[in-house]
Amino acid sequence: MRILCARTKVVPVTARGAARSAALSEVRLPPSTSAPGPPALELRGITVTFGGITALSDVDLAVTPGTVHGVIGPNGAGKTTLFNVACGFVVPERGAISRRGDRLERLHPHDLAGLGMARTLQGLGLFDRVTVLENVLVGADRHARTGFLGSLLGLPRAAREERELRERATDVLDRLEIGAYAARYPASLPYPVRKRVALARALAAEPDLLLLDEPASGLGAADMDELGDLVRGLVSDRAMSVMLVEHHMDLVMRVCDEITVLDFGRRIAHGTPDEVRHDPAVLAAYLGEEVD
Ligand SMILES: Nc1ncnc2c1ncn2[C@@H]1O[C@H](COP(=O)(O)OP(=O)(O)OP(=O)(O)O)[C@@H](O)[C@H]1O
Repeated sequence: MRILCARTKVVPVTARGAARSAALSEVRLPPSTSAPGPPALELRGITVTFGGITALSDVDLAVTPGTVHGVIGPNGAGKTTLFNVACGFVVPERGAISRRGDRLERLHPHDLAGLGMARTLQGLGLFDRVTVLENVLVGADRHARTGFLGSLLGLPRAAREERELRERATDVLDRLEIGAYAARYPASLPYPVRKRVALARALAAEPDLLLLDEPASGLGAADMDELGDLVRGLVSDRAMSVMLVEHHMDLVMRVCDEITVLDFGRRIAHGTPDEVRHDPAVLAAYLGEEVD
């Protein structure tokens, strides 16, 4: 877990200082600056049913700012449903969603960008008839303020914004080492590159909370390792928070600071990778499967 550095003033201890200690003990200290603050995303008491099936039952999850929070569980445990609640695709019957301490009464998928959130989905959702760069521009354009009419009329601000968006999209592609594919069409590219394009599109919106659904699916071991480094880099270099739903246990154990484990729609464990790995309830849920 990333600990923010507290700017603590160090006061040397002297005899006089010791004599003052009683009085000082009554002085209220400001709250520690090392506290991570309210969760980047908090899901509390989330319950979802589909017909007669309870997909989630009273599930809690809090993404600590500047950390990667993994969600794992056997097939049918409720991971995708929880992810869809976090994205606003599924409205829970009961429970509360908060972002940085602010309760969101109703979360719609189109609210995500405005809330500083972005997601990638299992299906990549790329537009095949436009280039990689244009796909990424779709993610970047939440910052554009001129609007459709301004672009249509060719207003100078629209041209400037367009240029800035292209620069940002190109920058993200370069950062993910896929700049060489900017002018290509997604369908012509290998799957791991398309996965990066989908990630680039999410990052182009400059979110501080990234929701990733099965980012490693379909990737080989080398690509998965690179993905792990990339996710850790986002958190450590850019102070981003990540919620990661993933089947690949080795990736989850390597990149996550905290893990929530679901089984049959319930949260059966939560903790660090080491805690979760040795949790008897988790071992029982994964009976017959490798946990690490
Ligand atoms: N739209 C739906 N309609 C009916 N039942 C659903 C729907 N979506 C999910 N379910 C059911 O809810 C439960 C949780 O499903 P969910 O897809 O969230 O689990 P999961 O952990 O993501 O599973 P997997 O690892 O297999 O993708 C399952 O019993 C599933 O059959």
